[in-house]
Amino acid sequence: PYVNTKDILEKASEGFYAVPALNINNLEFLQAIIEAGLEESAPVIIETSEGAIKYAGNGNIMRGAKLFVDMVREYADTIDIPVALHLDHGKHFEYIIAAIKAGYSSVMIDASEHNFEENLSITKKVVEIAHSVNVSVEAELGRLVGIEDNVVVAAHEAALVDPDEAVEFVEKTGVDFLAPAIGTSHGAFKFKGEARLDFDRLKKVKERTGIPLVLHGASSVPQDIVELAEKFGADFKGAKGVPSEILKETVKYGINKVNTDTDLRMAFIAGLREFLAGNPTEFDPRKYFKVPKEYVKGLIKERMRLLGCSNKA
Ligand SMILES: O=C(COP(=O)(O)O)NO
Ligand SMILES: [Ca+2]
Ligand code: NA
Ligand SMILES: [Zn+2]
Repeated sequence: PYVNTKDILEKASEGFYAVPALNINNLEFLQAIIEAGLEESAPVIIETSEGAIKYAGNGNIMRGAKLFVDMVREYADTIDIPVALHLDHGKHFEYIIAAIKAGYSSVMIDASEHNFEENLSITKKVVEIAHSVNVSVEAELGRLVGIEDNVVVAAHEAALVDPDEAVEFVEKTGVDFLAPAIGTSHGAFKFKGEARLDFDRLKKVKERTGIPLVLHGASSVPQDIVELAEKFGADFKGAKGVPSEILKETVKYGINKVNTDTDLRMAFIAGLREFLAGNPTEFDPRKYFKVPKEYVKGLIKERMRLLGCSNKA
């Protein structure tokens, strides 16, 4: 069934596990995600960025949002695992309102590049609107290092979450789940040296707010996938993600939604490159997307097990 993201995340928070939030731009990634959820009998959170909505609707925001709601709901209403659809990194009201109007389960208002007071007032406004029609809301405190939505947040500007601000922020906004910046960044090149996250801040945010927490920039960028893609012509030099054991630690300290986009893209392109190299005569997309979908599905099933949401549907 199609559910509210909040229902999935409150169960996860109570049960000390996490659920991957999986970004889609097209049908194939959705199919891989649904199959993984069914085979793991795990709850599924699907998310689309504003760019994905623009892409699906060829520039028409309402059309893009409705396309994703229709696709996801059709699948969700015909299977027995809970499925939610979330707007990732909502920054512009026309996308946030379109997502709410189209029927998204939840929306993220990402006002984290503003100062604290601004972020708080914008988030409060979105919560009032969304809650009036039973849509849950995610917000972000602190900034991710690196590329954030094609805005390079230079390292010195990156401000990790301040746990004291988090309590006031959650109380005054009524936000349902919060993304505290603890040292991750988006994309495939997260760390120059060794991967380090600020678990101390994370623990404090969880203790003081007690609400479900979200980890952005959480892809692991598995080396075997990178090597496979490079074997067939990709150039991903320097790619590095969040190591699995560190990801597991974040769940222990209170993360319940784990945003995963880059890993799906890496698995898909590795599978596609491998298949195309070995099948020069193939031109049916249902054939040449099959192996990439299997790679994406396999990675998601592993991640569901790592995060502890398998058999939690
Ligand atoms: O935070 C993410 C995805 O992060 P990755 O690039 O690490 O998959 N989406 O909001
Ligand atoms: Ca942000
Ligand atoms: Na999000
Ligand atoms: Zn993110």
